[in-house]
Amino acid sequence: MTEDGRAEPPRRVVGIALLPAKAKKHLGPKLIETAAQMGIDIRPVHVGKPLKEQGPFDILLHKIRRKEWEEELAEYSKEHPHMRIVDSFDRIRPIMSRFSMLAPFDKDISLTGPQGHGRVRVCAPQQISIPEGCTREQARKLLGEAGMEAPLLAKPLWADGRDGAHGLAVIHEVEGVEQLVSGEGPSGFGLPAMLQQYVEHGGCLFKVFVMGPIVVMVRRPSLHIPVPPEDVQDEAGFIQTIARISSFQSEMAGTAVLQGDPPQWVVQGLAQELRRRLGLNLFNFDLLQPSPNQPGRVPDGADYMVIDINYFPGFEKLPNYENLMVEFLTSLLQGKAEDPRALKKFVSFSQKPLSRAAPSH
Ligand SMILES: Nc1ncnc2c1ncn2[C@@H]1O[C@H](COP(=O)(O)OP(=O)(O)OP(=O)(O)O)[C@@H](O)[C@H]1O
Ligand SMILES: O=P(O)(O)O[C@H]1[C@H](OP(=O)(O)O)[C@@H](OP(=O)(O)O)[C@@H](O)[C@@H](O)[C@@H]1OP(=O)(O)O
Ligand SMILES: [Mg+2]
Repeated sequence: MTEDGRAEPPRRVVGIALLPAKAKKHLGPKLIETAAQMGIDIRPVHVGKPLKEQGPFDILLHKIRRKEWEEELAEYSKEHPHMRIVDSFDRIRPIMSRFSMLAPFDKDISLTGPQGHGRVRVCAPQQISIPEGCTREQARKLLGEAGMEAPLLAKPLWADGRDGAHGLAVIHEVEGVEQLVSGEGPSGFGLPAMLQQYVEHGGCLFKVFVMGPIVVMVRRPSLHIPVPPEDVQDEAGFIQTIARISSFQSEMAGTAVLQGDPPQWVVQGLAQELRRRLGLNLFNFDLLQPSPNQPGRVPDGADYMVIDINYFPGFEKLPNYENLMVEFLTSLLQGKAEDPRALKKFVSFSQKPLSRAAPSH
């Protein structure tokens, strides 16, 4: 009973299944307390312990890619049809591979500004897949067919949190692709990989975090060629492996050209459209504005480009993230997060510089 004699609203239970290292960062006491004040019990889910001993849950959030876990969850969900799983495995799976991650851009996204003023086109960079066992000749052929030119970026095919999933290599000349396939590149970077067209953008990118109807944009330092020596991890021939620059929070790379933030209607419209095309609630994407005059690298008429999408990223790095997460959970519980076009909140900021020791990968 409340003090004035009304019945307390029922408490709701939200299970969150994350790998231990991520759970430690994400499920801190402040999140648990903030949620509890709103009548939500956040329960960390331990994979390996039967779900029936941990539930029941109203909502289950998860970022664990293991076949046995997926099967157990599917089984449990049949017995508990009221439980809402956010997000569905079928929608998350394409994001875990860089081959399919940018598929929402198979058709460019066109956005129109308020009152019909302004129009922008958002595209993804051109990329090709280099499978394991690819020969030098095959690699050259693929590259020629795609019409891509150096510099190129090599990224691991799998973006599913496994060791090495955040590796990045700059290939300065096309000969570097032959080195990569024949294992003559820097150690620790191999196949299968994606080769993506490098797009000059002034060394600054915008990370846009989406939590259902809540959108938060953060400015981050980004890769800029020539890469400053302190960001090069290793090099061999025409290939350099690079430290995870965007994790240096807002310490702007020395070479970064300060540019204006994209207008709110662009970021907001893009977040909503991606939410719709991806069918996901919890993700972020990296947005950049290509510098002028790079015809071979940027699709005609592209005003902005999305280079990467991550599922359930490091939301805990956002200031006030506990309140944002609880607001998101509340909107889910109230059934108000359903319409992908609905926007509840838009926040944009530059984070205070953190030390270069920050990256955890
Ligand atoms: N096509 C591109 N053109 C220019 N720079 C790029 C491109 N793709 C990636 N980068 C740079 O490389 C960085 C890492 O690439 P990407 O975001 O794909 O990897 P990631 O492992 O998901 O990293 P993070 O988790 O930091 O987003 C980006 O933050 C950006 O600075
Ligand atoms: O939190 P985790 O350790 O899982 O790492 C996540 C990482 O956070 P970190 O920067 O704190 O490492 C995220 O970075 P931001 O985009 O939010 O900056 C993003 O890259 C996720 O994709 C990573 O998850 P993974 O893909 O590796 O599972
Ligand atoms: Mg990224």
